[in-house]
Amino acid sequence: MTAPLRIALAGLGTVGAGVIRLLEANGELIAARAGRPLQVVAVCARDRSKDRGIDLSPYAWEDDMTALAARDDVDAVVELVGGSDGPALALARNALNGGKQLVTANKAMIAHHGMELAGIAEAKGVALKYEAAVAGGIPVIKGIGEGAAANRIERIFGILNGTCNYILSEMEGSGADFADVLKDAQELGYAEADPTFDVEGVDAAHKLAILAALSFGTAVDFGAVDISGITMIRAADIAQADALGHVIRLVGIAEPQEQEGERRLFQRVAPVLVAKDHPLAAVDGPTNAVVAEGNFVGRLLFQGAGAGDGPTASAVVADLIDIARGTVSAPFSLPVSALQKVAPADPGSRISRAYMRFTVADRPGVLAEITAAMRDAGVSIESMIQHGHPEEDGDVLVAIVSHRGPESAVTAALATLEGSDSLSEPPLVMRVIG
Ligand SMILES: NC(=O)C1=CN([C@@H]2O[C@H](COP(=O)(O)OP(=O)(O)OC[C@H]3O[C@@H](n4cnc5c(N)ncnc54)[C@H](O)[C@@H]3O)[C@@H](O)[C@H]2O)C=CC1
Ligand SMILES: N[C@@H](CC=O)C(=O)O
Ligand code: NA
Repeated sequence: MTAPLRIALAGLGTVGAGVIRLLEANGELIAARAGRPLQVVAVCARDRSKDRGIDLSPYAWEDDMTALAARDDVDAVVELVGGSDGPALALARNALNGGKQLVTANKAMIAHHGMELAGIAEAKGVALKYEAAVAGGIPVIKGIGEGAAANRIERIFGILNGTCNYILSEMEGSGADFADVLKDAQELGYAEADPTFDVEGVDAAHKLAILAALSFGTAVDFGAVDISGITMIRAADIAQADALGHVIRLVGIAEPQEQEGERRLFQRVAPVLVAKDHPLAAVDGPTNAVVAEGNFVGRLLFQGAGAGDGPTASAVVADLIDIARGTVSAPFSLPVSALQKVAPADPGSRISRAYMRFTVADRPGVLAEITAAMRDAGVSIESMIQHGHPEEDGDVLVAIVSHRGPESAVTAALATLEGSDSLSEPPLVMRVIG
């Protein structure tokens, strides 16, 4: 057997500790498959004395990540620290500039700086691998970047955040409270260090922007993702969706569109109503699912654990195995200079049904005001239900589902109602799919 792949590991939290446990448990099998052992040489984290339930004595300890990246007994650096900038980015730049291979689970960093880091990797002739960053343990980067590499990918969509999916499916199953379920997701190791990234849709948007670049050969454009999270969703919306034969899921979607004679890119993360017979409706708990539509392969569905120590470690180590085997391709499938910069698509002409929930004062004329706004904007109402608001006396919830129509019409209707003193809070709008 040839020389080991020597690894420096930064970050020993949920994922970092998972990687050590996985390498210890499956080391022989991995060495056989990789053609050589994967050997952790040195580690770095904030607190040396913390009990992580793993034996760190075989590994050198570095207090400083710059020193970790500079070690000359290391071939590959694994970044499991997190954060788009700061120490994680410095480590990544140092490692790649120093000619080390880099594996990361950090979607925030890849979404913000992936192009720069891919450029350095390309210039230095080393790998930048990030399978764990998108949909945790699901081999979706490999699936799209390698398995479907012969196809033109026409659309990708799916459930990309385990924390949100766990919260929504728990709220739906047990009627549990949002804050309580979020706390459980944090304790289970699914949530980001700052869980607002999860619940506000930012984490899913990081992943979507990466998937879009890989799928469509476009430059990563996180800033162009239209993002809404799940913080406005109430038990009443979940009950309403159920009555309509749907569940609520946070879904990311990206697809190129021809607009005004040029190729543009639509990217959105938002909660949507998913029909109960749609494959995404059955995706529960921290599970993720990604659908990719290729022009020859057809529809591919990747599904599995999107968060948690074991699944995420599985993806990190798979990347290390690729590096050990020497089978490494361009981080975004194409050379960085070939990734196209495209403008964001205007979503106005997209056709869908829409669920709209209004919290309104319980007084005469309010419903007439809302339906007039719909009529004037050309939004055709399919159903309308009014029921008492369980939390705030005096207000009622009005849920409207529109017939299929352009988004621009719904946007115009809601713009008319903006600032109306009949509305106690801004309306919640969700597209209906399936
Ligand atoms: N937890 C999960 O299910 C998944 C996490 N990820 C990503 O993996 C990365 C790590 O996530 P977790 O393990 O959950 O985070 P964590 O918060 O559990 O662990 C972070 C580790 O980095 C260390 N660290 C932080 N700042 C440091 C600094 N300045 N110097 C030295 N060490 C420092 C901490 O001491 C800790 O050991 C993040 O980028 C996250 O987005 C990706 C997929 C799934
Ligand atoms: N916080 C993320 C972790 C994996 O990427 C999630 O909940 O999906
Ligand atoms: Na993955």
